[in-house]
Amino acid sequence: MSSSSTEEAGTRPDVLIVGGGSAGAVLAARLSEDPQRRVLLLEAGPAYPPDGYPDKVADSDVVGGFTGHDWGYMTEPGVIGRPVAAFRGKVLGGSSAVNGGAAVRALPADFARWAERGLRGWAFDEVLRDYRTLENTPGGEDHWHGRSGPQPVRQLSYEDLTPVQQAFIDAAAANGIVKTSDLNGPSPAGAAAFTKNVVDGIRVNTGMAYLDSAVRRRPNLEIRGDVLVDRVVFSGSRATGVALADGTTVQAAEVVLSAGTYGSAAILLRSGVGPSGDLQALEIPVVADLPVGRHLVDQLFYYIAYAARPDLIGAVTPAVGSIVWTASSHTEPGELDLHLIAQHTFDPSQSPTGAGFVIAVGMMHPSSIGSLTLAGRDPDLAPRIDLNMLATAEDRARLIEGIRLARRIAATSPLAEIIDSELSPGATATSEADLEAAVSATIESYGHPIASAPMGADDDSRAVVDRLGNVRGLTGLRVVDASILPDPISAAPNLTVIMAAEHIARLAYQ
Ligand SMILES: Cc1cc2nc3c(=O)[nH]c(=O)nc-3n(C[C@H](O)[C@H](O)[C@H](O)COP(=O)(O)OP(=O)(O)OC[C@H]3O[C@@H](n4cnc5c(N)ncnc54)[C@H](O)[C@@H]3O)c2cc1C
Repeated sequence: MSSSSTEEAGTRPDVLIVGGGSAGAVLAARLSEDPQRRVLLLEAGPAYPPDGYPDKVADSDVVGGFTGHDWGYMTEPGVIGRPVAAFRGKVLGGSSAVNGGAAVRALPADFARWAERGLRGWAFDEVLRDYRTLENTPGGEDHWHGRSGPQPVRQLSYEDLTPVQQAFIDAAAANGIVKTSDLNGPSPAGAAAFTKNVVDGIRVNTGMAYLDSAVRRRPNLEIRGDVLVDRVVFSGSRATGVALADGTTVQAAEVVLSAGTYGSAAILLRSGVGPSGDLQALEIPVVADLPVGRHLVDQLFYYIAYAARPDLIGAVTPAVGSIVWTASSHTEPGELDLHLIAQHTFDPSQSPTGAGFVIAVGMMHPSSIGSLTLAGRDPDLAPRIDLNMLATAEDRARLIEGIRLARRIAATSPLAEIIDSELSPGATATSEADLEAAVSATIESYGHPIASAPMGADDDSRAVVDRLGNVRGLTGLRVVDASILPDPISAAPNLTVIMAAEHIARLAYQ
């Protein structure tokens, strides 16, 4: 979409980034700060100008496939026996342009778990500066927050919330859950108004925040939209560029895959980087035998739907505004594995009262591990995504604990007064077996898949990349996006993906 200066001038980019999402947009902006480095960003979706995103993409209350910029992936039926939507943004800004806009960091305990795997350099104290670098926010303590980063992060106040969201916080407090005021501060656990990357109703995606007009004018940065990358091209074990779906090749000194958890893994596999048996079955020459796609994991999302009293429900925006962030009885010390979110993402025509809302129960630390494999070599074919949701008894138990807590809050004043009745799973679903069946029937992906190409130490057999995203055993090829996060975190991942791109840009390129 923008000019193609590097190829017209016959100059090979120093770094070719595939995918302009949460991570890719950050890298393109940071790596092109050095005017000597030529950076080319290829994005499969449209590359709208920073102030030219369609309303459905800019509006923070329109999410996932409703934005009209989604890859359209569905999962394999798996344990639950039915496919679910696996939303991914297909636009400059990637999934940060279609997501819920919650902007919350991972916790120190999450990074400690990564360190237990032998991963160095990613302790909370080592990445806090990167979280601060990305952020501009007016609130909170200076030690914890960044004031001048590209990404706006705003803490909603109680007054910003809908009556349902306010009542949800108050009912949680009546159940002994502490009220907290800064989800990215030192005491994030409890009931709070959300922290979001939303300003005046606009979801500020990374294509807006990092690739603003000034950055896009840099002569050493070229951004091309509507370009589908097929695979990486190698000379021996060195990456030398990428082949596009239209059959042309683009050379580069270094290739960085930032095509997301599904996209980067699929490109690696088509390139011959993956489990050798799988590749041979598709007659793809093996470049590196690595466990790409073998440790895919996504967080779980279950909706409890309520019919509401039409005279009491009041305003329904922001759609996502308050959260209880807490720990189940199964979690590790310091981790917060349950999200309970009062949301107005409910079609009121489904309610007998004409009004309703949901409490979404998110389970953040699943032990069920899925997989991503190729259905074939064609880059237009969707990968096979098996999230393997609810495969373990522990995952089902944690989720059901979250549902029971949400119900206790819903039964407590002042939220109880707004509720007419529970529609789904319904008041009669009380036993473990009832709830297991209900969860299995309507569980959804939280939209947070990670770990299809995890980081790890040299002796970690799960690891596809090292701590700076270099693909093991190869040169000139990095992966930097959600696929390298090695283990689930207690928060939604967008800020942590942006932080990871900042972290690797600082340590590998400055
Ligand atoms: C519906 C939904 C709601 C979510 N809500 C939240 C939330 O509220 N808070 C939060 O923190 N996180 C949320 N997330 C998760 C978060 O947005 C993602 O974890 C994060 O954006 C992932 O960043 P990424 O850089 O790995 O991938 P992406 O941002 O998805 O970027 C990948 C980019 O690569 C492009 N691409 C892929 N394949 C190719 C190819 N072959 N050739 C060229 N380009 C390609 C894609 O089009 C895309 O632009 C949500 C996600 C979804 C889908």
